[in-house]
Amino acid sequence: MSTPVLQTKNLSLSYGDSQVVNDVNIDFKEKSVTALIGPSGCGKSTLLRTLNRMNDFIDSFSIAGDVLFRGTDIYNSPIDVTDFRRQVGMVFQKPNPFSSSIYKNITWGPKINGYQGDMDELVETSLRRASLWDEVKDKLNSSGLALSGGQQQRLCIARAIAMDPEIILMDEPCSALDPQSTLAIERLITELQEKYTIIIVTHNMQQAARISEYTAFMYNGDMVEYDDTSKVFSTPANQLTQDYIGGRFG
Ligand SMILES: Nc1ncnc2c1ncn2[C@@H]1O[C@H](COP(=O)(O)OP(=O)(O)OP(=O)(O)O)[C@@H](O)[C@H]1O
Repeated sequence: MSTPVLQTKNLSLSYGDSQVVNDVNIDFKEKSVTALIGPSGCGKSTLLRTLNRMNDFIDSFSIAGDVLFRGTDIYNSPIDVTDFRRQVGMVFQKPNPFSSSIYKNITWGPKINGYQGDMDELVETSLRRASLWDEVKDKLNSSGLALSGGQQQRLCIARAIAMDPEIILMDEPCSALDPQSTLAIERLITELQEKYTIIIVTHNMQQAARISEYTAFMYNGDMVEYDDTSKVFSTPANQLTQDYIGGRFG
């Protein structure tokens, strides 16, 4: 396994008195795709959102243990949270472009961050990396909301890429998309891992098997199994994993 870019150490997460993630230790490997799978409510999204401090916005949320980004504890050391979030981008379940032009969707974040480079170039590179350039290059001033669902999701990925992140977190990015758009996003994710570390929550086990190098199976807040995807899907070490993958519960 290659170098971990992000690690959790004895990480437990709670909302009020209710602990929903229990003592999770996981190393996310650089430039790879890791899938988080498990039944509804097992804590996948809570874990994912903790990795870029998104849960800071929830009053009842609390954390025990550590999250290390390149060895720096992102909760217990004085980091610049805005800059950290720039390095750990996020793509959500429902495509959520801003209600402005395709061009401005890409440039808004970099502008706020004081980006000094050529904006036209940044827009083109980001849209190319998100496999969207050819479809939108002649209508960059049209609204991002006028695109199809699959294109909107690729625009959101381009928006994340424009911030030059190291890690991209994806929370069920295909669940609102048709099969063809899903395929396009899956292909894109496979391409993106050459440059980015991707952590994706998915309910779709075939998708996890198709696109990820590593898979983490969670159940009731526990990290039951974490290994190479091929191993998890062919010879899982834990009976629970086997039952879940075999469709015996879900
Ligand atoms: N903002 C919140 N406040 C209180 N409890 C929450 C909050 N968000 C999630 N929970 C609870 O935490 C537990 C884990 O939820 P989480 O969304 O992380 O699970 P999940 O595995 O991502 O589920 P799903 O696959 O259905 O999205 C659940 O019991 C859920 O009800």
